[in-house]
Amino acid sequence: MTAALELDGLGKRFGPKIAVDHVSLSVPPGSFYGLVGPNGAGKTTSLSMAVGLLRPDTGHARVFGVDVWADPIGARARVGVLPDGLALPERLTGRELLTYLGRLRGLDRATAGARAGELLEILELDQAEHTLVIDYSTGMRKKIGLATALLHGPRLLVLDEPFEAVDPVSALTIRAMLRGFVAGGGSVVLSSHVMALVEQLCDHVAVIDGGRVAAAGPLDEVRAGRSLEDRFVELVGADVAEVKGPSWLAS
Ligand SMILES: Nc1ncnc2c1ncn2[C@@H]1O[C@H](COP(=O)(O)OP(=O)(O)OP(=O)(O)O)[C@@H](O)[C@H]1O
Repeated sequence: MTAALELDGLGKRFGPKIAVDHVSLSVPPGSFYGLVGPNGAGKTTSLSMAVGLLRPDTGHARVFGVDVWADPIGARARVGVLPDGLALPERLTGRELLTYLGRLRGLDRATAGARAGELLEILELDQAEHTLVIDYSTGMRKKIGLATALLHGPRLLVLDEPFEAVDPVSALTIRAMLRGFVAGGGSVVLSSHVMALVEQLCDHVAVIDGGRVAAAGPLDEVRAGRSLEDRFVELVGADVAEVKGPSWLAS
């Protein structure tokens, strides 16, 4: 079966820094795939290359078999992306942004308007639909970014930290929406630092450390009978027992 997302030897160097070192992953269709790793591990760089936002030095990325760099239009039609630090047109209202992007993605005016209204309501942004995006809070920007990823009805979602800065009620809504998407045959790849959330939502997980895949596969295989947090700490070799605060703090 063709993978929803296939990363094949992806590599990226920034000057002397090797950010991603031949990362290969296969995301089965219909799976909910979590990407975890310490700060600076290479998650954002890998996801950016996976969806065609950053050109890799080595390797390939394929969305349902379509090479992201050989056929960017074909690949992008199949994937919805929530990138890290998404740059949005700030001088549009939330509703204008969604209808504009919907039209850019080939939806007719009526469909773009209807989908924009539905997404604004589901994501509890309807009260702010006439507010300029520049005036949105961090969490609201995350939610409108998620809405832009969903607009064209892709079969794969690639979401970089979708729950960061999102309030608990909105997080529940987004979780339910993503679960429904996967239950309906969609595939999700998301990065997160919240192990409990990854354990609850995801059926597959990859641990990235130092630009490499430390472990990847079905959640239970990677956890190996432990909590994901314990396994994560073990895999990345952190010695949390030895961690001390600065000597001058609260002394
Ligand atoms: N544009 C850039 N120029 C130089 N170095 C970069 C650039 N982007 C990323 N890096 C470096 O590449 C490494 C991987 O960064 P990346 O953002 O992919 O990590 P991450 O796993 O997403 O981290 P976090 O969990 O903190 O978001 C880091 O060492 C980072 O400093």
